[in-house]
Amino acid sequence: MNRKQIYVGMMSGTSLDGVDAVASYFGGAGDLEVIGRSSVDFPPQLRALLLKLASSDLVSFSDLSAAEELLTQSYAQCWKLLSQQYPNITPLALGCHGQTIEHRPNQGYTLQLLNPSLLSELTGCNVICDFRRRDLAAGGQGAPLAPAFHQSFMASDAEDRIIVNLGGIANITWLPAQLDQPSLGMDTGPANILLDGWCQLKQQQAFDNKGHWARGGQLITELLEHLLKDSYFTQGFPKSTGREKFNLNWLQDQLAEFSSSQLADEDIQATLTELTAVSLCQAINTLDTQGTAKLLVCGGGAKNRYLLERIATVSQRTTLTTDELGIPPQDVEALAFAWLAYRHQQGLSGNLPEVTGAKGERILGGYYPA
Ligand SMILES: Nc1ncnc2c1ncn2[C@@H]1O[C@H](COP(=O)(O)OP(=O)(O)OP(=O)(O)O)[C@@H](O)[C@H]1O
Ligand SMILES: CC(=O)N[C@H]1[C@@H]2OC[C@@H](O2)[C@@H](O)[C@@H]1O[C@H](C)C(=O)O
Repeated sequence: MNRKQIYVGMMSGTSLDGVDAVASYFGGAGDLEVIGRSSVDFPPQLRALLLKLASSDLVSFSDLSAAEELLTQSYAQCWKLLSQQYPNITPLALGCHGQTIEHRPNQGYTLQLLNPSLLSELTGCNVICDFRRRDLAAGGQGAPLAPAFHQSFMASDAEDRIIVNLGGIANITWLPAQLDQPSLGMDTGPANILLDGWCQLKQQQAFDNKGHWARGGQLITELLEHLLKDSYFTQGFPKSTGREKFNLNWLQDQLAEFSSSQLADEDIQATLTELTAVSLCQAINTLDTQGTAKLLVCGGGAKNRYLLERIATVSQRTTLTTDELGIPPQDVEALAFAWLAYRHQQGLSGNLPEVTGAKGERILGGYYPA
């Protein structure tokens, strides 16, 4: 194996749970070999700061810089764990997503927190980060970016596929078997953000393990219909969203508008699970009009068995996880950022203009040498 082609992707997403790292070797087109992975949970202080930053328009410089420093330390710790497990790895760069604290592409900005200079200093590695803003500068949404990676490594000329990422937010990539046709994609709405938020509020649990709690509830059809009236769900693509839109305040407002009477907590969880499945499947139907694609699920939501069952039932499509392709669901996003770092170093574009709406292909990210 050519050691020079190893990149480490590092991702911390909208769930605010922690950072994942994956080391991978990249050869030519479609050539990828995962070497290893590590994860670090965010310390409670960092999670609390990130939640505070995400829920307020008034941000103090001291909170912002404290969050950035703690976050950068978590990234460094995650790399340290990986390098202890695999001492022979010398990556060409760490491809780091950073932490999105505000994403408002239609107002011209997206903000990912990370101090790449400090990370270079702490790790002794080259760092590539700030992947989204070049796409945004070129008129795009700056998200989702993973579809370009999905297209390069997960498409097949034997079948139409849709990659479904169930993170805090859900996003999809349509990969037609006719490989000369463009791949398409978008954020479809909430995946785990509302499920986690409601579960934390009512059960004091960070997430609904395997969807057990939702499974025990009853779908409130009228509430589902009410939630689906949000204009995001019928908006055409390109589109992307985040925690600034779909959060507990959004849910509380919807519940207040819907009914003044008491609804059972587990019925609300069941309805939120259905909201994720139905909004996802509505978006899938706009891309896969024949209804023939195979769904391959990745992201932490792949562990929510009940959600996966609902997606399979509502979509009426074969629903598997990316394990089917030999790529563990929890590796996909970090791998995408390892690949984006590889693309940057090779002087190659990282975005799909058909997905983000950018004027053209662009080399994404900025380079911070060790
Ligand atoms: N055993 C489980 N049962 C149910 N859900 C789970 C389980 N394990 C993880 N999850 C869900 O997966 C989430 C984490 O997923 P992931 O790491 O893909 O999110 P992310 O990368 O932060 O999000 P995004 O893709 O939006 O940036 C958790 O917040 C939780 O909701
Ligand atoms: C702005 C931002 O951080 N967006 C994330 C988020 O998490 C899922 C979805 O919303 C997607 O748009 C994106 O992440 C993945 C990695 C992407 O860009 O493809």
